Amino acid sequence: MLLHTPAASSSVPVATAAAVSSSTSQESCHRLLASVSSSVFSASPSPVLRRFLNTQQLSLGVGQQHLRIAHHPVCPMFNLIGWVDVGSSHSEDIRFVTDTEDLLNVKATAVVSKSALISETPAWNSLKNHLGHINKTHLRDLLKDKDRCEGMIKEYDGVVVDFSRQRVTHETLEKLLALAKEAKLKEKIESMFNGEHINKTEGRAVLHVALRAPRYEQIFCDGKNVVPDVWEVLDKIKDFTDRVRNGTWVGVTGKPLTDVVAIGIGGSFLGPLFVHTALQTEPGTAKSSKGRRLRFLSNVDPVDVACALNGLEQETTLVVVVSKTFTTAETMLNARTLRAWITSALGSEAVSKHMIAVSTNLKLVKEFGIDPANAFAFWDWVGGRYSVCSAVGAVPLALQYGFETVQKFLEGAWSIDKHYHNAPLEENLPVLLGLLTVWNVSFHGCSAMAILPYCQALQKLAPHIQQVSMESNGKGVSIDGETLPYEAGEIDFGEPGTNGQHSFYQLIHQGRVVPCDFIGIIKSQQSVYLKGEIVSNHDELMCNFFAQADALAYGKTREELRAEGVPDYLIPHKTFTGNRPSLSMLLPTLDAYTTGQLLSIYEHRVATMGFIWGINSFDQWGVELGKSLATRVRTQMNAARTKGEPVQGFNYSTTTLLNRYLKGKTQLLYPEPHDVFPSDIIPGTDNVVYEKVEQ
Ligand SMILES: O=P(O)(O)OC[C@H]1O[C@](O)(CO)[C@@H](O)[C@@H]1O
Repeated sequence: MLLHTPAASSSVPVATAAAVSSSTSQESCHRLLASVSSSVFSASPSPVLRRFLNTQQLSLGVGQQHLRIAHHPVCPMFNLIGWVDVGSSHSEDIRFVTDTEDLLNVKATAVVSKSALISETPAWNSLKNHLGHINKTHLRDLLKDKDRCEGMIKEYDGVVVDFSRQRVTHETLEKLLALAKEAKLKEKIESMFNGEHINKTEGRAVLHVALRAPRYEQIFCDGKNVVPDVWEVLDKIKDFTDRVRNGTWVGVTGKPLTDVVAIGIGGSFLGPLFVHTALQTEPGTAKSSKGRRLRFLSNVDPVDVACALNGLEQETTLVVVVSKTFTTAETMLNARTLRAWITSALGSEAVSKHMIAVSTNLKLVKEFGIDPANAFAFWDWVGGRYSVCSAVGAVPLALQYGFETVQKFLEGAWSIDKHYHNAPLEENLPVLLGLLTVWNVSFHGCSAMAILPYCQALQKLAPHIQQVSMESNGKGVSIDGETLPYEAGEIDFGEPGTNGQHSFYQLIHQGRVVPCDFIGIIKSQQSVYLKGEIVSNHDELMCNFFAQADALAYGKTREELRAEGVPDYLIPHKTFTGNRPSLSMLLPTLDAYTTGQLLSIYEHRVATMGFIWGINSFDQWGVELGKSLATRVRTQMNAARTKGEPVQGFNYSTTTLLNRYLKGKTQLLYPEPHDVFPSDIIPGTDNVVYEKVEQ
């Protein structure tokens, strides 16, 4: 192995190549990098250089996934290079590029050949070959095998998961577990819990699990235990929300703040809405929220503003602006709108009492006019869609239900976090669910998954999981940037049973194959039994929960229909192939704790799928594209109105529609301003003189 120091004067690669065979052990890689690092940086690097190395290296070229920058004993001197994780890669060429003009330009690049895509591994191929065998089976027969079914009903901390209606045998499960091993699933889970920067494109750790860790736990991110920071914010939330709830914190006119409008979109909205909807009908939490109202304002559509404010008074309303970045266009416009709504009635001094914020960007919170003392922080290692357990959810939920409820919710999530971290893969609920989904999507070609809670209070589960799953795993490239040769991600949708049954279930029974998650609750939040009925109302609901899964699995054969006396002409229409996969999940009840469990199960299932597919589940570049295009339209709209500039730079279709829209606006007659808006704030809705805005 040849190594050069960075003292050479050339700005081209000066250094060296070290060939490492695919069989190289991690240990020898450690040795390799230890010698690399100590040879290259024989003197202690300056703090600036160290910071540079700790941050910038992550964003270097292809194969970077193998260079872990971590506080690792291999290089205690510099704390800069962890180890090359050889995995299934083939060879490495460790090369140092230097520009002596400026030490900051030193780049240590590990040019590592790309790791094999998971689809190129023996475990994947073995599953592919196995598919032919599974395609010859039918769930009708598989469900006859009691041993098989027994091994496919798993329980952890009161949550029962039955996946015997998946198109799998014990052999399939073994092969899926071998795939998990090949994908280094266990190691990836460990990296997540260790605070490594597994969100590589953004150079961030993924540590939403730290949000629900008990006070005594230690979870490190960049060498720092983050749990005390989490609890500092939680303590602040408890203190603030207790004061609002007990009337110590009042509005400017001295009235208690009984109503809350939480402004936010995407992850700053869907998670809190899901939890709020799950808890509002639970007797304990319903009691603790008596006399209080929690509304969400997400859409920038003014109709949503009208709905959120309907029946509220400024004097008794607290507005929580929730935005990780504090730059999201929709949220900030809604925040400005509600600031105007508050100040128009109460004066500008009311903002400090009636508006608070949740964000990672406290600078912008202050610039907006909200006192940073009334802001609740979180951190860049919390992804937006994984943020419901941070102040994003904790603040509005604690205001509505009290802090104890939030704590129960966090405890439930943590229970599953521990299980995900520690349980063997074959017993690990989120891992099993993730593997089964990979099986359905990538091998059976299913493109959608239905989330079907037999519980009205879980009506917002599917919209939340839709974001968690589709924003996380809706990717077409591997973490190395390689186009995936297999399908990843799926369309998630859902609706509580039995409403869904009377809507889209027809397609699931006889049309496309859509794997279903049936979620049932043993004890209803609101039991009703009518004398004379053979079952309670909740039983009636749950009868459907049990029946639907079997209907999908068994179907109905021609022979069965004939035996039932169905006329011949109807038989093709009433024949059901069956053999449609589903899984059933049973929770003891739906309260703050089990809601936390459910959340964590889905979050980790999604992470598992991403880890197997070899994608980065924690960035969302697609969403960013839409945002930048909307900015262009906004600029043009303003210029067209205020300077009479023609709409330009768009295709024929967009230009035509945009012109039609602008023309239509000027021709429309508006009625009197809506009741909800004071006329001096939003006069005549759209019928205003627009100001020039430079962007
Ligand atoms: O919390 P913010 O910064 O306002 O972002 C809201 C949402 O926007 C997104 O970036 C895209 O929808 C989500 O990931 C995020 O949850």
